[in-house]
Amino acid sequence: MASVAASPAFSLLKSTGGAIASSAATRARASLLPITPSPKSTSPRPLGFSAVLDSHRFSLHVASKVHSVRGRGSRGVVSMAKKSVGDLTSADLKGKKVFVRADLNVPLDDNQTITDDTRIRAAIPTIKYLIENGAKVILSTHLGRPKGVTPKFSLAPLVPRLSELLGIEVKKADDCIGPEVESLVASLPEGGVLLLENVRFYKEEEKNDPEFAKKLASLADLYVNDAFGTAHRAHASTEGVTKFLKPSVAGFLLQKELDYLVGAVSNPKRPFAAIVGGSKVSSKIGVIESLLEKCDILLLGGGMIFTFYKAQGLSVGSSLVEEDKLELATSLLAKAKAKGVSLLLPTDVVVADKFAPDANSKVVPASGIEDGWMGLDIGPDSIKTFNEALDTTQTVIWNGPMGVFEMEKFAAGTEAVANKLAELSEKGVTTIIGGGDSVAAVGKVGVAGVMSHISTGGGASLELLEGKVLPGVIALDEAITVTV
Ligand SMILES: Nc1ncnc2c1ncn2[C@@H]1O[C@H](COP(=O)(O)OP(=O)(O)O)[C@@H](O)[C@H]1O
Ligand SMILES: O=C(OP(=O)(O)O)[C@H](O)COP(=O)(O)O
Repeated sequence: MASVAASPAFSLLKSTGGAIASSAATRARASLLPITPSPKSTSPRPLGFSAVLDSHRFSLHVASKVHSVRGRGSRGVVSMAKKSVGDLTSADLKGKKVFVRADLNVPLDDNQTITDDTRIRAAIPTIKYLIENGAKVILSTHLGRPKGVTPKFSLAPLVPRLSELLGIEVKKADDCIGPEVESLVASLPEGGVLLLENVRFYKEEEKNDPEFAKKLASLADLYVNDAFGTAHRAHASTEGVTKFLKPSVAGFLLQKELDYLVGAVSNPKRPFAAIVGGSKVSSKIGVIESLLEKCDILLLGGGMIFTFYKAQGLSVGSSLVEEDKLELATSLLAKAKAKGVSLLLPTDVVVADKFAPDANSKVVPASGIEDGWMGLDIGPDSIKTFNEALDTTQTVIWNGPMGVFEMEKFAAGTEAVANKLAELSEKGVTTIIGGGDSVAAVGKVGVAGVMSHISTGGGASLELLEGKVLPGVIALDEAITVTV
């Protein structure tokens, strides 16, 4: 294992810039997302000022350019917390029309059957809380990337599953604004749910058109954003509506995502390891740079490692390499060393003679990749060393597969990481799966249920891990601002 530095780091938190790496494709997601919304106090409270002070329910965390350094003591910063739906009591909610923006962008097959309902299940706690407190829920989401009204992107296939999970009959509107929607809202009973049609059927949604946002907002009395997967988009239903609806608060899912992806990562139980994989270093620069500020151990896998190998003078055959990122790779290695982060690159790899499931393959040391061969997975020695490093940790975050896990021959490294994290999670280690293909891998291995947190947002989680501000979060009402 090429250990750039052996001693753990204890770095200050600070914001990082970095490239955007938003994987836009809707991916298959793990089928067993653990949903554990924080239990809510039912005692009446003034809105807002509760969250930071009474617990860590929603204590820290907006992905702002500055994060809290609570407990780290070296730098005074501002900690912003957002109001949570849990701060709203039945006195606030009973009979009120609540516009809930969820991310129900689930994959559908050719028969319009939902193939993974993770995002629907993830939205349930917030909706249930609202209906149990007598609110009238106006539920909004996008599905896919339609250009105008497109029947195959209608939300009709979502209604039966939503109804089943909520235990009530969910009504659906054929539009998301206009007189017909208004009359359906008017007839909505307390505890009822009306699903608006795909909000992206209007181009004004993605343009964050203020008039369109105003029309959406006019349907309701207050706003809950629970659409973590879309929180990195400044759209009318995620950002624009907050200008017209007060209060505008975070739902339980959004809160949980922030608690883990910002809270647990910014203030981790140590040692804290980050595992970063995926195809290209260019898509993960921001994440690597940001995590280097926070973690003690950084494990790298996936296609990106070959750029690091080449930067160190190794032959990489026909492996994926980004020639224009060689200097960057060198500087990331130097940065890890300077910060005392133990950066581990795989010492052996599985190479193939073509990019195909039936390719010939063999295991070679990192220094032994011949011309005509490409590295498609990490090798068994690397798995062993990664496992030993992970055994020392208390917090682990994982983003990106270790190899081409979609092909069975090159899935062992990714599956080994998934299994190791499951084992650690069961021993009490905090395990966070940061969205995207790693979520699909965890689902494939069947260990999603034991992880501490599995993000429902690919692009959103990456942006958050890079330290970027999510427009859908920043627009929400603040609970309190603390200068430490
Ligand atoms: N050695 C490799 N060579 C080529 N592609 C790889 C390699 N290792 C992993 N990949 C591919 O990387 C893709 C995931 O990359 P990326 O989108 O960056 O990760 P994520 O979706 O987790 O953010 C997967 O489709 C996987 O097949
Ligand atoms: O699936 C989504 O993002 P993801 O694929 O990055 O997880 C979200 O629903 C956002 O969709 P978008 O990338 O079309 O804005």
